Amino acid sequence: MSTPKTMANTSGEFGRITRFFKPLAAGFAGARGLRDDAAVFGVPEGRELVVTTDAMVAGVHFFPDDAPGDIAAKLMRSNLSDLAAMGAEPLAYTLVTALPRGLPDSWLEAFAAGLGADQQQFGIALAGGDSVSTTGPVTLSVTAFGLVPAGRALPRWGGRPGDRVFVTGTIGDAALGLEIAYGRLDLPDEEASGHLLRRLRRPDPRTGIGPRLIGLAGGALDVSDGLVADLGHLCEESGCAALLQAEAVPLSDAARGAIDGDPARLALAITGGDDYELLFSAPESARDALAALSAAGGVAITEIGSLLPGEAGTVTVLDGTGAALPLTRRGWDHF
Ligand SMILES: Nc1ncnc2c1ncn2[C@@H]1O[C@H](COP(=O)(O)OP(=O)(O)OP(=O)(O)O)[C@@H](O)[C@H]1O
Ligand SMILES: Cc1ncc(C[n+]2csc(CCOP(=O)(O)O)c2C)c(N)n1
Ligand SMILES: [Mg+2]
Ligand SMILES: [Mg+2]
Ligand SMILES: [Mg+2]
Repeated sequence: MSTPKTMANTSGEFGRITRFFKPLAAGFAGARGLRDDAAVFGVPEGRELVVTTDAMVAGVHFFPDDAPGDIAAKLMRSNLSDLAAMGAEPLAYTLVTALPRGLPDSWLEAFAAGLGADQQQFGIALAGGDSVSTTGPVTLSVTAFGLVPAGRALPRWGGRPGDRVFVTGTIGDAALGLEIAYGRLDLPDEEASGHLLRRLRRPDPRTGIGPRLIGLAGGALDVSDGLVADLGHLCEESGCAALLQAEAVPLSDAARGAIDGDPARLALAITGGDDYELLFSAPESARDALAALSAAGGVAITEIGSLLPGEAGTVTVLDGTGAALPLTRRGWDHF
């Protein structure tokens, strides 16, 4: 009787790994073809590894019926945004999927295709991961690895009183998009609505800007919880306070139209989160270099406030008249 050396890997857990994940790891030698117990890779001389993890849960971070390719993009891009916030260039990532047993292969196929597209776009490869079943909602996690020049990773605690505060891109699109997705906001302009939903589902991590902030930015992080909350995090770590000029916060045309002068909607835009823009402090002397970086990258970099001496973490938000903008919350908090 002959003993089969291997079972054909065409179905089940290992079939899925072979079909959907091995192709995503093919270009990265450290992944060892997803045939070993772990990935192995070195770090070039003079560079350091930056490691970040973020998880997403259906019903909490995305809607269960969102397109799998969009879910993949958000998962990947939220992690790429953290690499950018550290000044790191993407290298590789690991992936954990916890999926309900009944989820069809077609879902995973579209999810993997979304990951593949972003791998190409952002220059990152799959290094490994884990596949488990769950009795709960779809739960996903990526750990992303990036490289920075040794000793130069951008810290949250590099802000100094007197620094200016800058943000990339536009703020509030995703928060307003979420209002649309929940049916709490109905815009007559379909194109504007589409833009806000697209920014919710497929954020634009500033991977081109982040590494170029090394030497310019003091304190840096990315905006995931909300602009006000995340500025608070930068201030807490930097041991200072901040003034945020709400009318200076960069808004897309779609967001400006949706807000339409309503202070509650403006408050939502600056506290809603899911922006995945970079928020950083820099001395006034960095302004020209930042303008050049913005022009070269085709991404807005806008001055929105300043750091001040004061109780660590205190953020005062001013409206156009110089009055304090009333806020009921600063950002997302899971608990
Ligand atoms: N469960 C955990 N175990 C260990 N460290 C954690 C855990 N949760 C958060 N951290 C650490 O706490 C810090 C803040 O985490 P947080 O998740 O708020 O940052 P972020 O990923 O930039 O934000 P967001 O999750 O909103 O994208 C990070 O250094 C993170 O590594
Ligand atoms: C269905 C649905 N409901 C709510 C939200 C909003 N949301 C969820 S988690 C989070 C902060 C960042 O997450 P974390 O801190 O876990 O990285 C935000 C803004 C969403 N995107 N989808
Ligand atoms: Mg996190
Ligand atoms: Mg972050
Ligand atoms: Mg968080």
